[in-house]
Amino acid sequence: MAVDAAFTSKLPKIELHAHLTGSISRGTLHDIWRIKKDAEPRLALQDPLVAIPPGGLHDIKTFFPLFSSYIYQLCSDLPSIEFSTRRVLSDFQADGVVYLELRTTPRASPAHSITKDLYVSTILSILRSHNADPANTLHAALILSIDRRNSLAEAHETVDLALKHRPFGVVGLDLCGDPSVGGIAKFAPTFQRAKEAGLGITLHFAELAASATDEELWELLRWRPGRIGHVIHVKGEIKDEIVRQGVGVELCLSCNVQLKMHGEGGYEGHHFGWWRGARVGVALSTDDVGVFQSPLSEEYRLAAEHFRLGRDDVRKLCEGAVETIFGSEAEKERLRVMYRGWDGWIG
Ligand SMILES: CNc1ncnc2c1ncn2[C@@H]1O[C@H](COP(=O)(O)O)[C@@H](O)[C@H]1O
Repeated sequence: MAVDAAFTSKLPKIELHAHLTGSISRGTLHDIWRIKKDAEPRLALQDPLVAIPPGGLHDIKTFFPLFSSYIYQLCSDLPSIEFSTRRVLSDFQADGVVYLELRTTPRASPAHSITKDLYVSTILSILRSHNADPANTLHAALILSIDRRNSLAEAHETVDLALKHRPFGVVGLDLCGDPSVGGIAKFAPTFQRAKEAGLGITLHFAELAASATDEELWELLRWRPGRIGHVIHVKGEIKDEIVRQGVGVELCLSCNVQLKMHGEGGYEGHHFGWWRGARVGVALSTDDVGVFQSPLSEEYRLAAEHFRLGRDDVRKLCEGAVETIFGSEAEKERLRVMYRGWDGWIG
């Protein structure tokens, strides 16, 4: 039976690689912009519907600056952070996502009296009230990101925040940011501390050929991540080690294709084709659905179209992803039961 859009939108889905700020839709950003523009007509920021083109972004050089030079200017005060986080949750839920590990880089906004601690607790309180509503089928948890540009002291501060807020919904730590920024080895003690404290570890891995040096990739694997993201420019012996360690992979098809991160191979040439046959959990993910505009249901549909997946292949993918989540055993069991009991496989 076909894995079409009707099927993938009803499919209960697990999203494990979604950056909060990148997941804010153009429509939501536009709503925030409208309020600010009405209050301050001289506001020099472009309308998000213009700044982020309808077909997404196609150049990695303009992609990373979009956050610091544009989106952060719209979403740095408390009402915008709260409003956009609520919208991100409801967008994922409307797309049939049942479990979400959202990630974000703690960000202080002194102009709005927001500390990193307040930023994290604000987002967590929105996630908790979402999860507490029995009408919501989506459960969300938070991963804190360390940006490759951070200093070691900033990275340690992020681990401190993750540990402090763990009882309120932080489940892991991520390494993200522009992969052309080198020098990641300095973060080893930070991730070691997080690992020893029992936080889940996920790392952006081999995103660009230039960053996928043997030195960097072996270093990242020494940190014993539970999952790695993108996993594009990886040669045989490193793939073997990933499989040997049982590291889950978070694969973002549309992001990689739109930014041509794996060259010109398009969807057919995406490394999902290799990883789906490896003995590791694979979580199809959106990365930044606000920018790339391809929701998770569409990522499943695209994978099915380009790699000829049947409904049983999709079932195996989803069930494999369950085992790689950083959430509790109770959460895993909720998802296993959901997949066993879901009757949508048969139409
Ligand atoms: C190719 N895709 C990617 N690779 C690496 N890092 C990425 C990313 N997409 C997003 N980010 C990271 O997430 C931040 C925005 O969300 P938060 O403010 O943290 O919620 C970006 O500034 C970037 O550091």
